[in-house]
Amino acid sequence: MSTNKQRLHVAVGVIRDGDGRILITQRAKHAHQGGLWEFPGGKLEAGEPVQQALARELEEEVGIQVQRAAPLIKINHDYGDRHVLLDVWNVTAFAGQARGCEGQAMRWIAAEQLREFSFPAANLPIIAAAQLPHYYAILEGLSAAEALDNCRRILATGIKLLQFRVKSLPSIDLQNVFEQVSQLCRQQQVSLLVNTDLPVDTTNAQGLHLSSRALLACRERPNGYRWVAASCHNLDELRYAEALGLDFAVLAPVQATASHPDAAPLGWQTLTELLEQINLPVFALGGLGRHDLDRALVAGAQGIAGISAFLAAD
Ligand SMILES: Nc1nc2c([nH]c(=O)n2[C@H]2C[C@H](O)[C@@H](COP(=O)(O)OP(=O)(O)OP(=O)(O)O)O2)c(=O)[nH]1
Ligand SMILES: [Mg+2]
Repeated sequence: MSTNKQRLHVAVGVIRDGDGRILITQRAKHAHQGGLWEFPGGKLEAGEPVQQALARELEEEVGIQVQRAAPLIKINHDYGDRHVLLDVWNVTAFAGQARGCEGQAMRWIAAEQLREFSFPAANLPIIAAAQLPHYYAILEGLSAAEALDNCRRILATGIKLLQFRVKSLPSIDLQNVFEQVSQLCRQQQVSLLVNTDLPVDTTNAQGLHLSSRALLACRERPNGYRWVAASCHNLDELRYAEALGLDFAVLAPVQATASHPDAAPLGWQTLTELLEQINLPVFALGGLGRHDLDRALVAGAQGIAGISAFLAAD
């Protein structure tokens, strides 16, 4: 009976080399999900802590010794014949030279190439998480000059993912400011998402960011964008974003924030409980700064989203 099926806990490593390339290996033909590409890893032994299992599996399968790892995402997936909990870690430092210790094919590839390979169905959100950075900046500003100044300050901190949400500009300025922001982003290889509340022509944007209202009004994932994300405040909205096949969500407010003084903060514990129930990369938003990243990763988030948090390096 599928309801009595035991959930297999699997430790999985997204291993990156010094150039940011990611290691993928091919599953043996006759294994479960055989022939597909995967991130190396395997089942926890009875009573084994997940980080210990990660280190053991990566040594056994690709001959490396893990030196630094941080949580990336957890995926609960029911294959019908087997229910897995993929506990995925970013491995950013290791010793040894990776090799296919079990005779399996192995490739080091750029994150953008991940979509060119066939992975098991459970891996879709892992691939999005591996391609996304840990910080998502939200651009606001009360005038055209302030918005452009904020944009330059944010990009100077090294941000690679930006949402255009300059709500208070007269529409005559809005398109012009958007074009300038879009050009700055292109020059610095920053992915730009446009908030759907703004009446701008999104031809030059890599992505759309749906407000929670726009999310619930959607019947399918909007076409033609590299990234589609949504603002969420509760489990129903997160589940809906996942069901539509969006790439990621932002969940707010995690802490008390001056910009939304009336909203009750969720807190880290509730954030963790919500994230355990969905398979989607989620940025934590609200009263947070860059220094909260480690805490957010441990809580199960992709990273931190913010407005003022990224106006200067902290
Ligand atoms: N390692 C890994 N497993 C994945 C990925 N995606 C995915 O659905 N899985 C599934 C396939 C398997 O059902 C399960 C991993 O179990 P496994 O059979 O590889 O475990 P293992 O390495 O301990 O292998 P073994 O000792 O049983 O031969 O998780 C992935 O990216 N990496
Ligand atoms: Mg394995």
